[in-house]
Amino acid sequence: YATNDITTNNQTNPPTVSDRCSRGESEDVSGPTLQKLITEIKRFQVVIKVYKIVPDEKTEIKSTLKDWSDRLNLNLILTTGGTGFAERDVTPEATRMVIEKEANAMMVAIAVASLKFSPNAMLSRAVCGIRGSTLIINLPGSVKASSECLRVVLPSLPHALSLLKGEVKRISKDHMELPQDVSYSQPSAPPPHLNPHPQVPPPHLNTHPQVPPPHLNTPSTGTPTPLKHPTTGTPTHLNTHPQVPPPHFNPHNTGTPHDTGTPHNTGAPHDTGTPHDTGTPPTLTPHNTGTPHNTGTPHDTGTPTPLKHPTTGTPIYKVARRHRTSPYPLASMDEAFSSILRNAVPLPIISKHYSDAMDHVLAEDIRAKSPIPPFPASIMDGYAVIASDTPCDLNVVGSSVCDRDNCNHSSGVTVEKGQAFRITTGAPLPVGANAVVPVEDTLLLKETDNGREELEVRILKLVRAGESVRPIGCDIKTGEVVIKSSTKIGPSECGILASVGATTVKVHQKPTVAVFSTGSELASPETESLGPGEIRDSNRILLITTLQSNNFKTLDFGIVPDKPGELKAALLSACEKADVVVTTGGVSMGEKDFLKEILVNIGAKIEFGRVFMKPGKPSTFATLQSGDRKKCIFALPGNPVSAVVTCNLFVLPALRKLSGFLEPRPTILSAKLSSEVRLDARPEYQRVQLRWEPQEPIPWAQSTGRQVSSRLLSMLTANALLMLPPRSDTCTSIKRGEIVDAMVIDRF
Ligand SMILES: Nc1nc2c(c(=O)[nH]1)N[C@H]1C(S)=C(S)[C@@H](COP(=O)(O)OP(=O)(O)OC[C@H]3O[C@@H](n4cnc5c(N)ncnc54)[C@H](O)[C@@H]3O)O[C@H]1N2
Ligand code: MOO
Ligand SMILES: [Mg+2]
Repeated sequence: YATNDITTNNQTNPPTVSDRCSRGESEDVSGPTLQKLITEIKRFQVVIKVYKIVPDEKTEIKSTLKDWSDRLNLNLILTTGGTGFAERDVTPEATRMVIEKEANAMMVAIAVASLKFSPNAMLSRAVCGIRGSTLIINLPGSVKASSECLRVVLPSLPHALSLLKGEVKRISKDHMELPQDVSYSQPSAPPPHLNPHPQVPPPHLNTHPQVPPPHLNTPSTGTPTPLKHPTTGTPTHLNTHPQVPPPHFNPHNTGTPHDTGTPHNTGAPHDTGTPHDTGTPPTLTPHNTGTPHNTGTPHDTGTPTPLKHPTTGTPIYKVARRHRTSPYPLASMDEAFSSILRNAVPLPIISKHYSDAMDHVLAEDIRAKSPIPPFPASIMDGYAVIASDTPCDLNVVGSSVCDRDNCNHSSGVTVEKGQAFRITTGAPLPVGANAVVPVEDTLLLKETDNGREELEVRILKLVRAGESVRPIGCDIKTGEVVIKSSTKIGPSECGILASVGATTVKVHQKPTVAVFSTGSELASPETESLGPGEIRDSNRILLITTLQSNNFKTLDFGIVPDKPGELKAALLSACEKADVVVTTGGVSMGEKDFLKEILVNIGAKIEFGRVFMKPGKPSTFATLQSGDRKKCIFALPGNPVSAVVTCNLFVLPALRKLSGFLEPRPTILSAKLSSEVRLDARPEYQRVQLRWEPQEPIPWAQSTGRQVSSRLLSMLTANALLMLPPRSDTCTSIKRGEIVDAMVIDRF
């Protein structure tokens, strides 16, 4: 008997409650069947958020129901199993302990309908009730009975759940919501990245097309802003620190290979000692029903114990018993992004020479130790005079030029009434003078015979005291904070550091990123003719160059085949050598998709294993505690576009956060659609080129063509990702000329 919970988003999650299933002695079939059934309802969108097998223990069932209602704020929890007369059947009791209101009529409806199928329906003690805004429905344990019972209540669910979600949630439902972000403190507001009114242009802020436009964080006043995060006011798909301005592109990209001393390895195995088998295994393997397939067994991999599916505990080589529903909840973009930023903690502070500190984030305030200018300096080439003399004829008695070896400023000569000093721009004002007259406002009256010196000049203009003079400290005062801590060091900052003599500065260390491609089908890009089933590895160079062009150091870990032992060794080695590990491939539902299991096996914590987005649904983010450091591991999907899009969406912000950026989010701006786009069921990131027409403040977003995640050509010329909301009953496309959010991924 399985007690199996499902919830819906309409979020649905099924904890299957069963002793035998929870011990792995029998397989839960009812849970997955119910999930399939409920997600097939046409009238409303269901997202399975959580699924769990729970033993027949009252306390455990109770705490799961409480947690899922209170913390995850699910809309519906279905349980299957534990509703009968057997001694261990306690699901109804546990349910009664958590519900605040009974849903008697639902129980009656289920009982009446089930009795038509079997008199044994009398033996069900199932309970339906409400806790907070969560509906909990007990279903029997058998696949057949639980499916029949669920079918009875299905027609009432859309209305029931919308009532429980309340009026505002009803509005968001109309626009097909994301899985509810559990972190919202005001869950009733519209989900963060959806524009519930795509036909109404959101406010745009860019009035200077030639300048990268400002972030939507600073909405124009008085305009409705439907894209904002309900609690933080942050617009769009990504929601973090809205109070700080967004980062701009790093100017430090030299386009050259990274400076770690590790040569860029575009095809050959990396130098970590992990052998790479880039030879192609056959893609079509005849079934071997006697022994396990050789990709997952301990025999060929050196792995001491066979890797197991995280929730069922089934060894991964038992392909037939793999998950048929992903055990990983579908995180919303907001949840995924928050999780990344929560886990990416700025790296330790180090000292760097200022000439080496470009693109680092300062970890101290920089103060000026002395003033700039350090002396009263002329602003013009002309004559240092006493202002009260002018206009007049003056004797030229000396000169002050910008030359430390020939500086009359401290020569002891003083300018007196009737006298002037020749002076150049920036040179120290001689003692006695208090203004400068530009040479253009003078006439020469007398010179030496050889013409080398001026003896007398006529000052044609009246000047005031202080005119054309920079007093001491007028640019920078002694003790002034010239660069604040947390500033990213760019060329101007380097210049200021140099001018105040701050040649050693405290900065956050920058993360090093290890990158490898996984896949036994992958061949080096150098391969002239591909073997059967082989393809060239495009993802590795794609990711490495994306990271490098954002000024992050990379370590190339090569191609690793879909062999658990090799994948594990590569992951461990990469985690040891780098702060962040980025892999591609092997994260979906295929029989060679081992990455998630291996991450669990090496002790990493999977923070999320799927995201409600397109492309990039199987994107996985894990953390591994390594000494006092937490390593971030991004196991990105294998489809090349999915890999690079998720690198921009997830990896780069994480790297910026690790580097100490106060604002690690990407830059988002408004753009006008050049042609109509059809919306997908998932929030989608379509590749576009933004271009500004003369006199038009908002750029046009031109699609790069067919948007499938295998077609890397869709990334060509793309400088932004359109952030499209998911399809809803009322909105299936966005028309040409309408305004949508676009995330900048390249310079214009
Ligand atoms: N039953 C399901 N199948 C798939 C699902 C799903 O939810 N259920 N998700 C699909 C989505 S969405 C994506 S994205 C892909 C992700 O797959 P994996 O991350 O497991 O990646 P692979 O299976 O290893 O490869 C997918 C695809 O990409 C090619 N690839 C992989 N690495 C590279 C590389 N370095 N260079 C070039 N091309 C690469 C690989 O050959 C495959 O064609 O899963 C869907 N399936
Ligand atoms: O999400 Mo996958 O990345 O659609 O191709
Ligand atoms: Mg796969």
